[in-house]
Amino acid sequence: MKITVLGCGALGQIWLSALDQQGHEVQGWLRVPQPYCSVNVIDLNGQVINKTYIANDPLFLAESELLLVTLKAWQVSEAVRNLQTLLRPHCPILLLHNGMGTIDELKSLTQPILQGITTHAAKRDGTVIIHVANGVTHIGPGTPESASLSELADTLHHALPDVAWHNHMASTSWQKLAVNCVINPLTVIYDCRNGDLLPYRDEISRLCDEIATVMEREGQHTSRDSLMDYVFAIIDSTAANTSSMLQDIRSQRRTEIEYITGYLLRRARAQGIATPENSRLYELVKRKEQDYERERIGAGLPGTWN
Ligand SMILES: NC(=O)C1=CN([C@@H]2O[C@H](COP(=O)(O)OP(=O)(O)OC[C@H]3O[C@@H](n4cnc5c(N)ncnc54)[C@H](OP(=O)(O)O)[C@@H]3O)[C@@H](O)[C@H]2O)C=CC1
Ligand SMILES: CC(C)(CO)C(=O)C(=O)O
Repeated sequence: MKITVLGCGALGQIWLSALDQQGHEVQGWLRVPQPYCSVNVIDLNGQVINKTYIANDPLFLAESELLLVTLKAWQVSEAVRNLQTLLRPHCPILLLHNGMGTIDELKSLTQPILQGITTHAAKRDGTVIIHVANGVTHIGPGTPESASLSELADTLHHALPDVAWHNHMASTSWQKLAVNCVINPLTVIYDCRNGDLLPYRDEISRLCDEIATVMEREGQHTSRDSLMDYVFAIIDSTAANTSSMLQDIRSQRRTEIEYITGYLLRRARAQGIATPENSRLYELVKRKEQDYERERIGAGLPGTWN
């Protein structure tokens, strides 16, 4: 298959090299256009992969049979919209990111959109991307036109297993959102690894109570207790992780809070549900972001996202 990977960061590089090794024709798409992109990955076996792929070639893009989007949630809609007219009208677009809400922003697109979430873990270390942990990538239709594209899961599974197809992604997406609403902001507030959240059981219970209420109203069958079991299982299995939100805060980058807790709060507001605990965490994370943004501008540096 001919595949363009939009966003050549941690996940993007893992996918570029995996798809290439499986015999697919790939290109990367960079924010600042360049003719080539470098992939430097240390895979799960400790093998070093150094490769160069073509990048930002509009002809390749026009012939692509898949646009795989591995951007942060807040980067997605503008970047995809910019490429929309260069893509074939039926080229599937697979959005692979944490958080929810990007599909709503891309409703006007003619191309079929798929959504995906992953439990693979990859991190940047200087100029190298380390594939830290194997995982499962769950994909499914984001728009009705993509409901028939389940064979994509097989293609992707052969490149970077496991990939699972879901006819209905809502349940998987909401479960993941719930986990991110709890673990990500709490690790920022307490400046700790995921595993260090164990003592905050009461706070986690209050968060899960609100999240379960919103999820129930959104048609998801769940409860505070089942969400808590799931959150604590993830805290346990990712105990040594620094959450992606804490990594962003420590590097003074924009976080994905608007698409994680922000999405939950928007749905809660639409349903008339009060979410004081989640709102408090949202405000605390936003304040941290704004503080360092103000510092940057005060120091005469350009803002990172305004
Ligand atoms: N890494 C991981 O282990 C996991 C990540 N995720 C999720 O996957 C998503 C991607 O994460 P990750 O790969 O870590 O993120 P990265 O920040 O490593 O990758 C994003 C890349 O996209 C580039 N980019 C930004 N804007 C554009 C644009 N307009 N056009 C082209 N490229 C652009 C960035 O470049 P630049 O820096 O130059 O702007 C960066 O290289 C996130 O939602 C994350 O939460 C989920 C599970 C695991
Ligand atoms: C599941 C979790 C919390 C793992 O660290 C994650 O998805 C993240 O850090 O964004």
